[in-house]
Amino acid sequence: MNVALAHPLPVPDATASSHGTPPARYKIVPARHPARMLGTTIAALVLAAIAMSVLGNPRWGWPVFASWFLSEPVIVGLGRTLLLTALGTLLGSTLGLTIALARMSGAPLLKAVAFGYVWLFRSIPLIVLLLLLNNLGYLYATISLGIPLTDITIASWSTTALISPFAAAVIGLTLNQAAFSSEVIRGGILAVDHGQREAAAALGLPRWRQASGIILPQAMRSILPAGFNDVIGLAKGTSVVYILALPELFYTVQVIYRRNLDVVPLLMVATVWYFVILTALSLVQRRIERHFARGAAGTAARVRSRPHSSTPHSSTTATARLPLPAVQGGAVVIERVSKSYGDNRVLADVSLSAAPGSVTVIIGQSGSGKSTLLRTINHLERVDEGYITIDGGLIGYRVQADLLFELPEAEILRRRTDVGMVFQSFNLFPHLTVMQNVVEAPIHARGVPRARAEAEARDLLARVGLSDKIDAYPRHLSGGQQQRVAIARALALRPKVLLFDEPTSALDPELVGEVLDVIKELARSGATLVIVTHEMGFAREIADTVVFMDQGRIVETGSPARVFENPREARTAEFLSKVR
Ligand SMILES: Nc1ncnc2c1ncn2[C@@H]1O[C@H](COP(=O)(O)OP(=O)(O)OP(=O)(O)O)[C@@H](O)[C@H]1O
Repeated sequence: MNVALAHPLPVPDATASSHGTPPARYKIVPARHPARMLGTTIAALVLAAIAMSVLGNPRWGWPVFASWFLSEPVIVGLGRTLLLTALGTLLGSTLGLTIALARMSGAPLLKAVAFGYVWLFRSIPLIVLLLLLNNLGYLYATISLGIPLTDITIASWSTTALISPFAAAVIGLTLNQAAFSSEVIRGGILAVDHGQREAAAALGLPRWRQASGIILPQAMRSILPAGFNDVIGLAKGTSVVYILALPELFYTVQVIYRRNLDVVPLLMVATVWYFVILTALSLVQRRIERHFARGAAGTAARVRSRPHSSTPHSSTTATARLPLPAVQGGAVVIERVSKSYGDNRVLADVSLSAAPGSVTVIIGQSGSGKSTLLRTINHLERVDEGYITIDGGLIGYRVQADLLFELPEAEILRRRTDVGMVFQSFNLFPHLTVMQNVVEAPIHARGVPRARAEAEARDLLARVGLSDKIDAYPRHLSGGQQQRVAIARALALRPKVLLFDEPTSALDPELVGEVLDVIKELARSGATLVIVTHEMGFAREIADTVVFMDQGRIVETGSPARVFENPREARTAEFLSKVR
């Protein structure tokens, strides 16, 4: 197709170039924006007018302002404002976090109490709360510590002596701040993708580490903007405590201007100090936000080349170059397992076993229960009936007589480290580098020293062809590379069994091969693999046993040659005819 240029470029002067002059070069002149220029001029004029009026009008009283700005009473008042802001922020956020966690807990009474707290303290105006606390001595002459419903008292204090105006201010600001910050924190936690929780749980990370290392750092990105709004509100809101006659910044300037009647200059003293506080808080916010933005969209890639000594250079599409380390696979036995979601019976009396080092591939149409079955193996899903063992040991239960007692969460997490899991959507931790993703579970779930965990991780990453991506964040990798990191992360725990939940479904077709190659390599390494996949060619090539599921039941199992060539069941034949 020929496209005519509206303004054809002049042909460089042939005579000029024949005389050795360089071909025509064009200087780029940026487009003019008359409206922008007009707006800028108006804004500059308005700012100049404001500055002239503020500096030129003697009634602003700038000399008086200057004489009080750094005076001792103002600085003492400022110190009190800062102290109240710091204590209100610290205690309020700590209490807010506790309330947010209580509100998201599984305990109905805890949830109700947390909900009631937020409802109550968001409803009460801060000024009323402060006055109530200041008058607590009228309601309760003493505050006692003892055993409820008995006469036993351990200690007792006079309320007025215990709750000074300063204490009332700190308690009031904390209670108020906690009610608002708990909702901000809860919102941030809920914003973290569910897959992150699943991946952390599948790696067997202890609960405290799941919260502090995986969930909260990601939640902080949503918490910080709204949280800092609350802190800024608190810094300004401390001026409310003037009703307790507590000489913070605002009360102090009030006391001074009532004496000397220089109202405006002294109000300006307080205003400028609030400007300073808020500017400092905004700068702190920017720094903290930048810290928690690691690995997020818009952050620069931090990929340093760090070749591994025993690894050939790997390209972005490289597959495993070295054999994966030999693994001692475990035996999986699934015995009469059933599971329902409400009325939906997702697994119905499923029994299956996988020998150590074998590769079992589960196929079936969407919704047939494949993923649910896979997730019951590492107890990510609880079963309603039946049980599952790995090398004869139960993961989620302990047996006593004919009863299975569900184990405490910490014990389940510990046992889960025997089973690695690779998810369809990778579920890498986005705020951690590739190296940090891989060493997270060995260090925090298995207690491996960091240096050893890092050496092993480097080796594993080399074997999946990713030596040069050790310092990259997941966002800066292709889907295939992310999935190979996820495989290395699962392998780092040296699990007896590896579960793959549609490991290539989220990948572009050209990236599928590099992931399948690593899984094939794994199949030769002695690990026991259980794979849910829609890749029939891959299933046929890699599987020792193919399992076909339909409506929560295993319809048939057998070698790939038998199931794919001579399916015994009509349902299997029908499914295969559709996917071939
Ligand atoms: N958390 C859940 N709550 C309620 N129902 C669920 C839940 N998880 C799965 N299900 C239901 O269980 C059934 C089986 O789902 P499952 O994900 O195991 O199927 P699948 O065979 O793996 O499907 P696909 O190939 O599409 O992933 C579906 O009907 C699904 O809607």
